[in-house]
Amino acid sequence: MQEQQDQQATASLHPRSDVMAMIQKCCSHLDCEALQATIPCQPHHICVCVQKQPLNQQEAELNDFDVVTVPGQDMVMVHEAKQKLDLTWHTAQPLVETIFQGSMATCFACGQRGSGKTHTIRGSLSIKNSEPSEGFYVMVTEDVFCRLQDSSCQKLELRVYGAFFEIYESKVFDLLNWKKWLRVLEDCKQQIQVMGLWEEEVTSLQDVIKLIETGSKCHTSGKTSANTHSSWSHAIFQIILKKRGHLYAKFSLIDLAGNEQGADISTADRQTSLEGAKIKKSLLALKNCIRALGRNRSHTPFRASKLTQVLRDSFIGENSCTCTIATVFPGMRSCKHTLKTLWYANRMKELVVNLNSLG
Ligand SMILES: Nc1ncnc2c1ncn2[C@@H]1O[C@H](COP(=O)(O)OP(=O)(O)OP(=O)(O)O)[C@@H](O)[C@H]1O
Repeated sequence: MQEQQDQQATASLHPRSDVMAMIQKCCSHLDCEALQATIPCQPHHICVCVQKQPLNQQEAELNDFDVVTVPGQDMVMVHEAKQKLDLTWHTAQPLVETIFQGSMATCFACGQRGSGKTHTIRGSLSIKNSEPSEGFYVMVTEDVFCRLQDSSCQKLELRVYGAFFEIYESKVFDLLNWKKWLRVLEDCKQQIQVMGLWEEEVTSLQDVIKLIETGSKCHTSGKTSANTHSSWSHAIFQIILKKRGHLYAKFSLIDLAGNEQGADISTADRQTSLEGAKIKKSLLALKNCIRALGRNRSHTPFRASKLTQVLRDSFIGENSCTCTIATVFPGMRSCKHTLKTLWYANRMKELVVNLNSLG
């Protein structure tokens, strides 16, 4: 007992006391059996042993500490400290708050094809699965319904709707209505209208999950010449708040098309190159609109692509907020595209730094 207290006191003074405390906690749950020279060894053709020495003086002077535990004769544990990054929770949550103040919130996942955009935004949800791994769809929806319980929100008498559509080859298709092709028009008040977009009222997380499952199936159906349709289109899920039938606020969650599409012109056929060029154009337009929003510019170049056109209301209004999640592969083969994704994300981030420096 005294020894444990001494260890805890030493750990609290140590620069990596957090890691030491985790190791101690882990070891306290282990069923350790003291090693004894008398325990007989099993005879084997090949025998490999591990020898662990105590921390030496030099290691102790460098404030190092013991990360190797031997719980028993046949096991060696090495406790490696890793940084856990939970970007999803911390990045999406503040945006939810803004929609209850009547603002538009938009969250994008961008990156190379297969780098985890859908995994991040959608997670692995299933209504049969009682604990779906949480992507943004689930987290944002949970937060919205939780916030709606507050008395301040109840007074607003808001109703929640879901819409799900994709943009493929500069055309809008309704994912909740059999991929119906929808026209995008600008009315006399310069409001952009996606004509006939299906908006379904939802009252629970399960309702939203059902919508997303329906829309996702529709999104991944259909193929282009070389790639699945979904990789080449932007998927947009919207949680819409309405007050007495009128739009109050919107949260758009966007799974962008892969940003490397059509990059290798030498191997792409004409159709692939054209599709790739359209995606490139829309991603460029998106970056320019977000930068204009961050700089409070009066002019936002939203007409430059269908993507930015349908998201026009996300780029106007003082309190509009956007959040971009860049997804990357760790492998060397993807280095070029990883750098491209990070450069793209950084170009958006730069404007925040500039604004702060203007103070
Ligand atoms: N962080 C992660 N942990 C575990 N698996 C992951 C992770 N990110 C991605 N994956 C897996 O990698 C595969 C590709 O991911 P995903 O479909 O999300 O990529 P994507 O960027 O949306 O691709 P596309 O551009 O083709 O739509 C999936 O099987 C997914 O489950």
